[in-house]
Amino acid sequence: MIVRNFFVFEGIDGTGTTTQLKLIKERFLREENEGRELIVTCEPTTGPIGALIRRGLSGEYRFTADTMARLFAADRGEHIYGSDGILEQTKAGKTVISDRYLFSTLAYQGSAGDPQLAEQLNAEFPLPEYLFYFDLDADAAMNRVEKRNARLEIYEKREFQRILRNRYASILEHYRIEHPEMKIVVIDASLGIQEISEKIWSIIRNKPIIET
Ligand SMILES: Nc1ncnc2c1ncn2[C@@H]1O[C@H](COP(=O)(O)OP(=O)(O)O)[C@@H](O)[C@H]1O
Ligand SMILES: Cc1cn([C@H]2C[C@H](O)[C@@H](COP(=O)(O)OP(=O)(O)O)O2)c(=O)[nH]c1=O
Repeated sequence: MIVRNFFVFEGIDGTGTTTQLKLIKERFLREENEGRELIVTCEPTTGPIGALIRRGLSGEYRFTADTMARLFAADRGEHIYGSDGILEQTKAGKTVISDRYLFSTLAYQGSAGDPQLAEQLNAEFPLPEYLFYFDLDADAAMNRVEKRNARLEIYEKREFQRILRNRYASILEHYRIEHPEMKIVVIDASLGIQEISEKIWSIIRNKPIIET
């Protein structure tokens, strides 16, 4: 199932999804988009399961990769189906953009742990209307992460990010073939911040409102 007016940003760490989400939100507020309301959200969420995940990401709790996959799936269940969740918001006619979604579990936990478990845990979640995939060489992305972060999280390692980028490529290929109803937009994340923002905005702006 596709959730209309639901957009997802994905990519390895440091590709600029957080930066772009902020810019799109500002632009939405500035240019009042035909009365549409935008909700910007992220995974891990700011809820209690998300908070637990953050402690796993920092290395404070040493969960196995498969436990992380289960936690991300539980967090996602609340994010989609919970009160004030994504389905509720889109049904109310709002546009929702999430920084990361199930594709992150398929890529990260699918690489660090059991890929079949990651797939099973995420098989029933609905898909976004648009997936924006930020593509960038792992070394360039990690250079940005190292400049940004004082402390690196458990997945922020060069070799792992190289593996991740390859896994994302095969995940995208799978969805292109099996779920052509979800539109995939590949963003060249090596471009300038403003140039990328214009591209994303041009797609989001042209989206007609479709009642779900
Ligand atoms: N297109 C870009 N070109 C150069 N630097 C960028 C670009 N987009 C983001 N950055 C910088 O790279 C770092 C990581 O960006 P961020 O948006 O936090 O990435 P992500 O959320 O994907 O991990 C930040 O310091 C940000 O300012
Ligand atoms: C949603 C999700 C995120 N992650 C990872 C990706 C990131 O390394 C980390 C946090 O994501 P994020 O908040 O996007 O990172 P940043 O601090 O760079 O803005 O969680 C998973 O491993 N699996 C998932 O299902």
